[in-house]
Amino acid sequence: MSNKIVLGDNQYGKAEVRVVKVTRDTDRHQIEDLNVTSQLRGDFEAAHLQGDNAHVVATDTQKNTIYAFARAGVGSPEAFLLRLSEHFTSGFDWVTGGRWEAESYTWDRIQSHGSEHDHSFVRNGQEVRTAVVVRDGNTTHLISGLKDLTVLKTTQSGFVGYPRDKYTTLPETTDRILATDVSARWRYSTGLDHTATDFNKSYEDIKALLLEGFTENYSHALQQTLFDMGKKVLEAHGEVDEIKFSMPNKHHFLVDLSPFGLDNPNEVFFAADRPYGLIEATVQRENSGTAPAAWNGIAGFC
Ligand SMILES: O=c1[nH]c(=O)c2[nH]c(=O)[nH]c2[nH]1
Repeated sequence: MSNKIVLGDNQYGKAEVRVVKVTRDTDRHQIEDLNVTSQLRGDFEAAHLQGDNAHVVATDTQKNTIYAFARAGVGSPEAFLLRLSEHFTSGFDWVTGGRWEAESYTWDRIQSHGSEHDHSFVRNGQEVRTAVVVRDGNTTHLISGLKDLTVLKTTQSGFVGYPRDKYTTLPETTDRILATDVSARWRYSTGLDHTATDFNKSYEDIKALLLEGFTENYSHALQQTLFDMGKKVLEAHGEVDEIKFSMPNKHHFLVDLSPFGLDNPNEVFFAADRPYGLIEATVQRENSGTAPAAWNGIAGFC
């Protein structure tokens, strides 16, 4: 064993740059609202070992670059992150890669007097859209996603046939509420040319497929529904190699109303917030690579 202490993996940058871009070339304004993180990887040894900052593109500069790039429009979180990754890796020799991440928040136009307002918006609380670009030399990985997409179905879900031991008390049911907050991340095939990709359309399409996948079949378990959802996305989108899910099983327990002389035919539930089942899985194409480097740093998925 050597006693020499050396620098291992490292990256740095500005985290959570909140940027709101208003496009106001007509009276009908548009709004793009993002939370962007930029992290550079490359040769930063001198900074860590000798205090020599000659290679350290300041995190403040990274933040300013995000704002400056937003001036020309965001377009989509994915396209914006790809532009940032290209800028930093082509602009500084020693920056060989990095990780750029965004959350984006949707604003809907306020309906006012029966029509959509030109410049007043209401935050759409449905879900948060996510994107990650990981670049290593000439390899660029792109992962899109969403989180906090809360869905529930009031029937067509059950849970039976599981093993019973001395600790098992859960009654079997063929009719229960199924509810979850969908977190999903899908990885585009590495090496695709994305110059013509309409990421906003792709996002809306994949979100719709996820929602359809949740509704379509009788659910024997959240695990099966998860797989149904992922399969639909991969079948319809050949450019997506794999999709990962993390979904809490938000239990709804039937309340015993018999002390009050009432029946309860699956109508009144106690919505428990914890503990919750936590169901996680990857749905992927058989024999396709899984690109672990792309997923590094994305917490909460398996
Ligand atoms: O859909 C479910 N999957 C499980 O793994 C599980 N376990 C449990 O207690 N209830 C459920 N429901």
